[in-house]
Amino acid sequence: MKKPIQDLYPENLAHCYGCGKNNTQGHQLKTYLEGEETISRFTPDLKYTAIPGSVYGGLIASLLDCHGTASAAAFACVAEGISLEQAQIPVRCVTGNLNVNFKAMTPQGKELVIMGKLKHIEGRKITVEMTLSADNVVCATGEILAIKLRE
Ligand SMILES: CCCCCCCCCCCC(=O)SCCNC(=O)CCNC(=O)[C@H](O)C(C)(C)COP(=O)(O)OP(=O)(O)OC[C@H]1O[C@@H](n2cnc3c(N)ncnc32)[C@H](O)[C@@H]1OP(=O)(O)O
Repeated sequence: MKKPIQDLYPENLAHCYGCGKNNTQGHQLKTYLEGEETISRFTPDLKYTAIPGSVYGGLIASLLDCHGTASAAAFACVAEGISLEQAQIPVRCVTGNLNVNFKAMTPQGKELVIMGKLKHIEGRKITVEMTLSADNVVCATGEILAIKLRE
């Protein structure tokens, strides 16, 4: 079965609050490469409430952040001919810049679907465009500039 990108990170770089598999108190977001796009799914706990019934924007930014860095790692691997069908990838990205547009209230109690598309790669800089949707309605869009860590 295909592994999520986050499960391919080196063990010492897998503690991120948003997506590290080694952070038992974190969100443990999981992102998959499907064709030319990336996808994560996440259902927020009720404690992440903004206005009752809607999801806190900070959580939405966090989901886009970790979806973005995972997508950047996946797109960098594809560009460099590195297989994702292995135990570990030698690529890890951190966020340089993250821009979030909140388009509509994000409803509580729904599975959120986050999608990512590669915009461009320039050296170690990878730009990814993202959407976050609930019930097929785009509630937020985002763009991340992820920087590939030096080896
Ligand atoms: C051990 C770690 C565990 C890492 C564990 C992984 C956890 C990931 C968690 C998920 C996401 C997060 O929340 S990450 C946490 C939030 N982000 C951070 O803390 C990152 C803080 N920033 C940094 O550590 C550093 O600035 C880096 C690593 C991003 C870049 O430093 P560097 O490796 O020395 O590279 P540097 O030469 O400065 O930059 C490379 C190119 O990127 C551009 N660049 C660099 N930063 C930016 C920026 N903020 N905005 C625009 N552009 C930027 C430069 O102009 C340059 O362009 P050019 O001259 O080549 O054109």
